[in-house]
Amino acid sequence: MEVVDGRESFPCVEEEDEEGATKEEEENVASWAELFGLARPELKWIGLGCVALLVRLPFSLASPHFQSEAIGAAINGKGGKLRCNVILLVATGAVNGLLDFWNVFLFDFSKARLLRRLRVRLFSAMLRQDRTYLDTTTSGWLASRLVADTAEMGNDLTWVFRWSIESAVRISGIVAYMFYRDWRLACVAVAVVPPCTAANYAYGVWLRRNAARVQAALAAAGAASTEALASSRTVAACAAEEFEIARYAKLVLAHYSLSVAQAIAQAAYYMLCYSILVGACVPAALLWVGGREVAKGDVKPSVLIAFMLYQGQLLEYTGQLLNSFTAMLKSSGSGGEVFKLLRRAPRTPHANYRRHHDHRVHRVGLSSSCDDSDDSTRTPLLAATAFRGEVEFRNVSFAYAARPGQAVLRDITLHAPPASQTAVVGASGSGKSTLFQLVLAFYEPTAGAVLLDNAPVASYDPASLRTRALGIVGQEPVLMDGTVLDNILYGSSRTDREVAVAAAKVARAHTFLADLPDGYDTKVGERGAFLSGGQKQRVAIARAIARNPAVLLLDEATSALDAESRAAVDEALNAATRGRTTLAITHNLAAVRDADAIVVMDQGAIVEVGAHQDLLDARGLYATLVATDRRLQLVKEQQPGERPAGNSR
Ligand SMILES: Nc1ncnc2c1ncn2[C@@H]1O[C@H](COP(=O)(O)OP(=O)(O)OP(=O)(O)O)[C@@H](O)[C@H]1O
Repeated sequence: MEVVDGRESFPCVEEEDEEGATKEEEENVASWAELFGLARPELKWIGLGCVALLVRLPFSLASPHFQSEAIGAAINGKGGKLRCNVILLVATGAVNGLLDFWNVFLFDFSKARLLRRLRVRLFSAMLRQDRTYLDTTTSGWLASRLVADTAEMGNDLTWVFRWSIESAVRISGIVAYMFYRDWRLACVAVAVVPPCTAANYAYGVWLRRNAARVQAALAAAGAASTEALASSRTVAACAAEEFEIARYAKLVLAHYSLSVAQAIAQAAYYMLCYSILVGACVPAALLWVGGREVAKGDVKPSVLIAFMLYQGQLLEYTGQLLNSFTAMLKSSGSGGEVFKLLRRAPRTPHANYRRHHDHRVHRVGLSSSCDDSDDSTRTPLLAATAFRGEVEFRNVSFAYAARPGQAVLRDITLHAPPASQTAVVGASGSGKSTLFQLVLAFYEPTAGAVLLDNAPVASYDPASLRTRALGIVGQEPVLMDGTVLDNILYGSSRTDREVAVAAAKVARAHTFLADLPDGYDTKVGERGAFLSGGQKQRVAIARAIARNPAVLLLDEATSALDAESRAAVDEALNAATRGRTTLAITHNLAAVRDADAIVVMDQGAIVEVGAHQDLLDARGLYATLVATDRRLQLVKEQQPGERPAGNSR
C-alpha cells in the first residue's frame, strides 16, 4: 500500500440517471457573483482600462462620421470641407490607435493576473483537501481542472473583460448618434436587438450546460491518459497499450461529440443572429426606409451613408456584447468544478478538530464567534517544536470512507512510550499500514482517539506534526524529480546543503547512500525512475531520519533491499532509532526479536502484544507465524542443496 502518496483510481465520472445528472450539473455551474468576485483584486486595472476606453470613445466613434461627411462634401464638390474631414479622420484615427494600446493591454493584463491567481488558489485548494477526497479523485482529473478548465475560463473571461464594457460603451455612443441624426432610421437600426437578445440568451443557457459537460469529458480523458502515462512501464509490461488507447479514444470521442454539438449550435446561432438578422435584415431595412426618405428629400444622403457605416459598427459591437454574455454563461459552466473545489472545505482531521472544539467553546459561551470563515477566532492548532514521542491508540476503530461498511481497525488500544521500539506484524490486509495513516492524521478514527504526547494528533499543526514529530518511510517510497539532496530536504525548512549533509551524516545515512553515482547530486527522475527500488528506499530513509523526528514510522522500510545493503541500512536505522520512538511494520520476523513490544494484528484487531519470548511461550498467532517462517526458511536453505542432487540424477 502506498503511504504518503496513496491514491486509488476510482472513476471520477459518476453514472447517474438523467434527473440526478441534471441536478448535479446545476450545482456545478459558478454563480455570477463568484465570477465577478474572482476579478475583485483586478478591479483597479479593469477600471484604468475603462478610463482608457471612455477617453477613446469619441475618437473611435468619429471615423464613420468624418467618412460620411467627406463623401457628402465630394458629392457636393466642396474641396475644403473634404480636406478638412480627411485630416480629422486621420487625426482621430491616430489618437484612437494610441489609446487602443492601453485598452487592449490593461484588459489582457487583468486577465493574466486573474488566471495566475486562480491557478495558484485552485492548486492550493486541491493539495489541502482531505485524504478521502484525494483517494477518490484521480490526479489526471484534478490536473485537467487545473489546466483545461482555468484556460477555458481565461479565454471566456477575456471576451467578457475586453468586449463587454467596450461594446456597451460603443453601442451607447452609436445609438445616441443615430437618434441625434434621425430617430426613425435609428428605430429601424435597433429593432433587431430584442430578437437577437432572446436568441443569445437561449444559446447562452444551452452553452453553459454543454460547457460543463465538455470540461467533464475532457477531465475524464485527462484522468485516463495521466494514469496510463504515469504507469507506462506497467502498461508496457502488461502489453496493455491497445487497451489504454481504446479507452482514451472512447473518452475523447465523448468530448468530440459534445464539441460537435457545440459547433452545430454555434453555427445555427451565428447564421440566425449575425448573417440573417443583423447582417442582411438591418442594412436592407435601413436602405429601404432611408432610400425612400432620401428620394423624398426628407433625409440628406450623407446621413444615410453615416447610418450605413455606423450600422456596420453597430453589428460588430452588438455581436461582441452578445458574445460576452454567452462567454460569461459558458465560463460559469466550464468553471463550475473549479469553483466547487474552491468552495469545498477540506474535511481533514485537523479541520474537524477545530470545528468540533470551536463548537464546544461556543456552547459554553467562551467565544463570541464560531464563524468558520473568521480564522482569527478559531481554536489554534498546537505548533510544538519538541516532542517526547509517546504514541497512544485508545479504543480506535476505523473504516475508509470509500468502503464505509468495512471496519479496517477494530477497538485498537496500543501504547508506545517515548524511545520505545514497537514492531507490528500480521497478515497482509490486517490493517497495519492503516495504523500509520491515523498517526499521521491523514484520516480520522470512526471511534476512539490517536494521541501523541497525550494530545490528539489532529490538535497539532499538520506541518509541525509531520516534519518535527513524525518521520515515515513507506512501502513504496515516492521520490520527487530532482537530486537526492532535493529529496532529503523536501518539505524541510532547512535549505542549506551543509546542514542537510551534516544531518544525514549524524544519522549515518551517508554510509548507505555511498553507492549513488553522483552522491547527493544524483538525479532521481520522476517518482525516482532513475534509481533502483533499494536505492529509492534508502533515500526515503535518509529523508525521514535527516529531519530528526521524535517518532519514526517504518512500513516495511527495508523490504526492497538485498541482504548486504539491508545490513548497512539496519545498522544506520539502529543508530537512528536509538532514543526515538519507533513503530516498524515488517514481514521479516527475524528482525523483530529485539523490539520492546511486538504487536500482532489479525483482521483489523490486535490479537497479541508482548516481547518475543513471551509471545512464543503463549503459543498464539505469533508463535504460528514464527513457526511458518522457520519452515519456509528451512525449505529455502534446503533448495540450493537439492538442486545439484536433482541435476546429477
Ligand atoms: N484508501 C483506502 N480506501 C479503502 N480501503 C483501503 C484503503 N487503503 C487500504 N484499504 C483497505 O484496508 C485494509 C487494510 O489495509 P492496510 O494497508 O492497512 O493493510 P496492511 O496490513 O498494511 O497490509 P500489507 O501488509 O499488505 O501492507 C485492506 O483491506 C485494504 O484493502
